[in-house]
Amino acid sequence: MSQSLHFFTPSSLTFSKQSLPKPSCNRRFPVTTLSPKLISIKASTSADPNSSTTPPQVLISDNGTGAGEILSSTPQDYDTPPSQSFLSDSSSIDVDAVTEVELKENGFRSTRRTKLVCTIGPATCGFEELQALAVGGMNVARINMCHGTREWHKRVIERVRRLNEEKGFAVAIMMDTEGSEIHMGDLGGASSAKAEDGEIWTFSVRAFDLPRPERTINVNYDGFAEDVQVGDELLVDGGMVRFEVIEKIGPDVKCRCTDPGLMLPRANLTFWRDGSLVRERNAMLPTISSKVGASDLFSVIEIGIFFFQVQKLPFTTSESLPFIKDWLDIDFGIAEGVDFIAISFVKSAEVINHLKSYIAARSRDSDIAVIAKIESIDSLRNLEEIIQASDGAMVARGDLGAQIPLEQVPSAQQKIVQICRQLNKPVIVASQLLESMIEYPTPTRAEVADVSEAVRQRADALMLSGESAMGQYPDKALAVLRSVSVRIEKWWREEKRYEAMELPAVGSSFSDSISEEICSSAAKMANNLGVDALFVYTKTGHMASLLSRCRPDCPIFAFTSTKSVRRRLNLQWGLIPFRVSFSDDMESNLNKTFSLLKARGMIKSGDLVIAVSDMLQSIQVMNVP
Ligand SMILES: Nc1ncnc2c1ncn2[C@@H]1O[C@H](COP(=O)(O)OP(=O)(O)O)[C@@H](O)[C@H]1O
Ligand SMILES: C=C(OP(=O)(O)O)C(=O)O
Ligand SMILES: [K+]
Ligand SMILES: [Mg+2]
Repeated sequence: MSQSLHFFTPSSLTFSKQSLPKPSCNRRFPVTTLSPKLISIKASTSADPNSSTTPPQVLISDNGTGAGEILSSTPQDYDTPPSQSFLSDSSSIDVDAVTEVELKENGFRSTRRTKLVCTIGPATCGFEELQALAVGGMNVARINMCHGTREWHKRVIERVRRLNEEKGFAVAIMMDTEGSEIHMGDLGGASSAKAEDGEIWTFSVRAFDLPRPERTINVNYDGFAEDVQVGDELLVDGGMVRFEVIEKIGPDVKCRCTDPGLMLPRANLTFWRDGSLVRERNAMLPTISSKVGASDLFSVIEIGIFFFQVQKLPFTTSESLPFIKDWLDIDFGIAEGVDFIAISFVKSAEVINHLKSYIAARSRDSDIAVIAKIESIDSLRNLEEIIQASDGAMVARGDLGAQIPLEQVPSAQQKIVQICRQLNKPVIVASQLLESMIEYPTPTRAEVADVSEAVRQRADALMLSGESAMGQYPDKALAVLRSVSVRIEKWWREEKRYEAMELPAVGSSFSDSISEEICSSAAKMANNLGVDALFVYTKTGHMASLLSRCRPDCPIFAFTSTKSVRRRLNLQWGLIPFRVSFSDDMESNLNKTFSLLKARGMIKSGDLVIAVSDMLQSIQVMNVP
């Protein structure tokens, strides 16, 4: 079968040099005046592309940016049940409601390219709070299985689903596993424990009866008392609180506090000797943790049988051992149909490969993406193979900063972001981006600089942790990420400050090579011609990710026919994912999307577009008719 690269402008869609619009910001529509609170304006609910273009209702919000902006619009009232337009019929198009208004009001160039992930916790688990985050630009909701029960997380997932169904959002769900490194117990229900300078605390592997004895901390790792030595430094949460080990008495380790502070439940523990992280038996801890309750026994046996029969794995203590608490959480994630599973403390590609085959065997359409969290010193040694095996990576700076000297974290971040882009995997920069906003309504200047640097590195996504999970200002923190992202992206685009990155070939077949060449040429043409948007028609999302990888100046409208692919694309830089049914006939796809988008006011005649597709490998340049 021959594959050819088509460059054609259909006669109906030809353009002359003069008809090319000059790229400029905010040139398409006037910016609407803002209201400080959420209001909805009623209008026609028709999504019929041929109906007269009644303006759809809008949800207007000043969400703390000061500048204010229209944030969301759907063809339905936010307070009414879902209208026909959100049902996936062949004559409709699903688009992120927030993006729709952004496009309408501020034009293509103003859309945010950097994606935003919010950790959901007690501060944001309610439907209203989740909706506020979605309106504020949350692309992915992360649930952290370190905290809360499966029932708690299930309710969050249900609410996000309901939000998507009823309000037209496409928020994806990322489940983050607990992982197996050493950490403290849950403090018997207390929200924190304060250690003062010079106090003697006991860290013990014994389980205590409640109430927890004073100045006692339970440790989750049985080998802890044997591994530490008198004189070692014990760091809680990467150094937020420090202790010196002064005595070992059986399972109890007595420590003197040298740096006082607040210890949070399940805080991570590391110990250091002569200035180096101690890698004793804890280095052998499986990546996937093994804490499990008696009620889970049946599932445990089932998981064991899977790995014994399908993987033919011996039951050893190597990190391939698939036990147990994390696997039960993974089963939960698969059953709930989450979009991403993030694996904590990945040490090698092996565990990622096992998880991927486990998912493939257990979930029917196997479209859960696996994200490797780079947070252990071992993962830095195997970076390329881990990222290659994964569907994406997270720079988990919280724990990473406890495993390598803090001053090495920025260069590690830069390297991880770069490798991910080269290997065409989305990358999330996580932890402490706006840490002070857990307590305060404005970030520090240093935090803004840190966020800017991640945006400048062109990471796919930024993540909030405590700021959105349990902070006092989750919406404001999200607004800061949003406004800093948009501002820095614009600045770098206008000043062309970014260095072009060498992008090696990633595919293995000739057809893959064609797709890569098409995407890099299309992105280059888009920049040179100053087009308004790139359109990509993609079944699996691969072609969209290849375009995203090129980080073009204009936004990328990614059209896909399944909701799950659309949600997954929501993590990737610059992609505006739409769900629409399409055929193999590009001309009819283009005509259909043009009329649907025109009817919704998201494009207009004369807009210049470059379209590519993974059905027919071609590049088409055209003005919207
Ligand atoms: N599901 C939850 N239930 C209760 N508290 C949570 C939950 N998720 C997150 N948190 C709180 O938010 C903080 C920050 O979240 P995160 O960074 O994900 O976890 P960690 O601090 O354990 O790395 C946690 O330390 C915890 O106090
Ligand atoms: C994101 C991280 O992981 P977690 O919050 O699960 O510890 C981190 O360590 O930075
Ligand atoms: K975790
Ligand atoms: Mg971590």
